[in-house]
Amino acid sequence: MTILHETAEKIKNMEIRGAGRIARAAALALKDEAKSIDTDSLDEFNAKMKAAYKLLYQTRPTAVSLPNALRIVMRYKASTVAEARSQIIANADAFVTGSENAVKRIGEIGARRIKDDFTIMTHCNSSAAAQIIQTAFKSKKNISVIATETRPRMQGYVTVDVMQKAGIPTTLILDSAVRYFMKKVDAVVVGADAITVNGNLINKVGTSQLALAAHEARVPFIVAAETYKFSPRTLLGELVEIEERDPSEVLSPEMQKKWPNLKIANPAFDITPHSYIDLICTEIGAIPPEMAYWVITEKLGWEIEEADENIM
Ligand SMILES: O=P(O)(O)OC[C@H]1O[C@H](OP(=O)(O)O)[C@H](O)[C@@H]1O
Repeated sequence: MTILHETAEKIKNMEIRGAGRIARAAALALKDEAKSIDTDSLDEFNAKMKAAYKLLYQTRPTAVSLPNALRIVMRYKASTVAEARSQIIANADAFVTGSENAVKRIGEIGARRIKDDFTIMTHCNSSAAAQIIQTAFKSKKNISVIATETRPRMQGYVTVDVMQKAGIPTTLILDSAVRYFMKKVDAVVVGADAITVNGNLINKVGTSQLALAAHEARVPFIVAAETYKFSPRTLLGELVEIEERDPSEVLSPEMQKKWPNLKIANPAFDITPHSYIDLICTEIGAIPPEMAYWVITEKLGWEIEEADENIM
């Protein structure tokens, strides 16, 4: 199996997961494909690159980091295969480095909002959100974390593992215990799979319940998101597709047999309205959700026509 197909498979089955990681893996898969296409025909090269783009694009529908990364890597203009190849390689490397640096910068910016003795609630596993927490802890702030399990894939265990290895006091809770614990919380910090043009957040299912409970308890709700998590397609009035995953993640096939008429719904993400978000920490600064339009058009530099083309 080629690296391209292996990466596509791993993204689909969530062996590679987390919006940022998916984006970096996809960029590197395109780079590898560009290196391994053996032809002198630019048309053939372009066609094969387009096929690779499509394969990766179709793996998971919600995290906009994936199409954004693919599009950034595929922004090349060349008259020979060698030129095209080297531009794709340079684009992919620049994307990966930029993306890793963005997470570090988000950590520094977000950590300023975390004060000594804060208890921070987080959901699922976000490397950007974890970076904020770890940066605050490294700067000698006495903090603790409340991490949700995040059924059905239990990404909360990944968060717990990261926090335990860093020596950060952590409590693991049931997803359904979020509101019960909110009164002990000083800030909620979560990641992002996509941010729409009107500043709404798409993140792991359950995130909107944290936001609702935080809003009720007057607890600041902070989102950690690299700018390539903002969705250009939403400029065109498109809605972000919410991934519906296999029912067997919720109930085992054996149990399903017991109730043949039972319906099982398994949306992987939900939508948090911008009015519940205090701040989005990006690598270009801590911004209000209302700045999403600016990020898409000015920072990411998407023309509306380009966003249109991006819809396949
Ligand atoms: O890019 P980073 O901050 O690591 O993660 C961002 C988000 O990606 C994850 O999705 P999944 O677990 O792949 O479905 C979570 O929803 C997480 O908040």
